[in-house]
Amino acid sequence: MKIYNTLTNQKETFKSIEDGKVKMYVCGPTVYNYIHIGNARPVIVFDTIRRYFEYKGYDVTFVTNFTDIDDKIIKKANEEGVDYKVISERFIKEFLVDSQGLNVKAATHTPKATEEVEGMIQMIEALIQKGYAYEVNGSVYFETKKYKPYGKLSNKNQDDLEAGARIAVDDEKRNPMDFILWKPKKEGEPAWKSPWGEGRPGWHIECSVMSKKFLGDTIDIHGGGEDLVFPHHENEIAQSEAANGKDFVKYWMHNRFLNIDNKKMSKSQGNFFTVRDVEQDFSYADIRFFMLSAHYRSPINFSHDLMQAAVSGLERIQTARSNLAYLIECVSLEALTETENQMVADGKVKAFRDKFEASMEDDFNTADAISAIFELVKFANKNTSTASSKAFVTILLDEIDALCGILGIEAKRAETLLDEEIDALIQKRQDARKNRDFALADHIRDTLKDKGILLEDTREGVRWHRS
Ligand SMILES: Nc1ncnc2c1ncn2[C@@H]1O[C@H](COP(=O)(O)OP(=O)(O)OP(=O)(O)O)[C@@H](O)[C@H]1O
Ligand SMILES: [Zn+2]
Repeated sequence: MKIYNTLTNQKETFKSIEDGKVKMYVCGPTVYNYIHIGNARPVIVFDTIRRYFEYKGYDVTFVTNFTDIDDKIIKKANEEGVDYKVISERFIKEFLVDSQGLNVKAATHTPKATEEVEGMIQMIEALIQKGYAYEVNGSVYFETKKYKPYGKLSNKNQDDLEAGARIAVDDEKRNPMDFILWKPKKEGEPAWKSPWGEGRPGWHIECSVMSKKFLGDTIDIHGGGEDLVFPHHENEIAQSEAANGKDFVKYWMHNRFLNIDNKKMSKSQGNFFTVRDVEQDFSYADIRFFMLSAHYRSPINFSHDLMQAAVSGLERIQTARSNLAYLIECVSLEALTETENQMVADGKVKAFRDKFEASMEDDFNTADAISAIFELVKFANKNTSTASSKAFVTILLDEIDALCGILGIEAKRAETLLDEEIDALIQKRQDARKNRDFALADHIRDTLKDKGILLEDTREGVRWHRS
């Protein structure tokens, strides 16, 4: 399997640190808003990469964090006159609703920065003790000059960086490129006790610490969007390698941007659509399909027309699938015919999976993997009829489901339910729960999920939405 490694700027053959195991860390969202469709790209891409490793038999430990303390969260909390935790908890929940809808598998661990402050203090202490960090007036900075390989991920040279950076007259930093590890408390802001007084950690130290805690000093894969290469990931490397004395990450993977009018979709630029907005017009399944129809290292443009094209593509697969499911019900022949047998023996069916795998093994080229599914669909349409055998149609249907399943694509068209039918089923589930018939309650929830209806239990009752 080949992976493009940002650290070496080339595709490399993947070899896991431990046989059969993959340790992955993906930088998670800062939770102060709904995620936009650009933020959904790394979420979907790295979930798909994880799924492919699992398909290949690897045991994957997947960690993604929540940055639940940050200036933007505090700002939003102040605007609403609530505690910062009200904001972070609200948007963690909303993030999980979107992830579930996008068919993203639950991570093995989802640490929150505010619950890991102790570990951050310990790593900062170790960095000071080893001479990589210094304290000034309650702030602690990492001294980039002390870590010689600084710049190795982003191919930046320390001298060029210094020349480009300015240092303010009143700045406490020794060098312009030094970055903050610990910030002193500001009036009215949440703070934690530390050896340097009350304060809170900087953003970069969070990931170094959470990755170490759940995955150890050296991990296989660290992922995120391309904007995180510098400074975030460069700083993570400096912190982790300086503190632990070991290589931090074997393969650095970065998705390119999702653009709108050829500009990065971004919260701060205001040129964004939330996943929740887009899901109103399309569906979560359409969004996932759209995202995977491009290779993660190609920029992707977002527009209504391009989304519509993705919808048509997904429909093509879903229609073929439901035709096959229908055929299985009505064909009379059970066993493979001679021609079908020959096609299977000649590897005509397997060829699509081979192409699919070859594409995925070439740096997770989901665009080509989806082409392989389209070719399989075309083959199925061409080679099946009411004269086919049940066995042959089943092989093709299972193959479509299997390949779509690896990518987390919804091959099965969700049957639409009327709002009243959904409400009635939800009521039935509530009654079942009241009667402590949890098996029935779960069954109803699963039935609704199969039909594309996701439930969310809130204090105000059950909310539902279509996936
Ligand atoms: N347009 C985009 N395309 C692909 N990935 C993106 C895009 N925007 C952000 N990301 C990724 O989403 C994750 C969360 O990013 P972040 O919260 O900084 O979003 P943002 O919209 O860039 O916010 P801001 O504009 O306020 O910096 C990161 O992995 C980031 O690289
Ligand atoms: Zn990070």
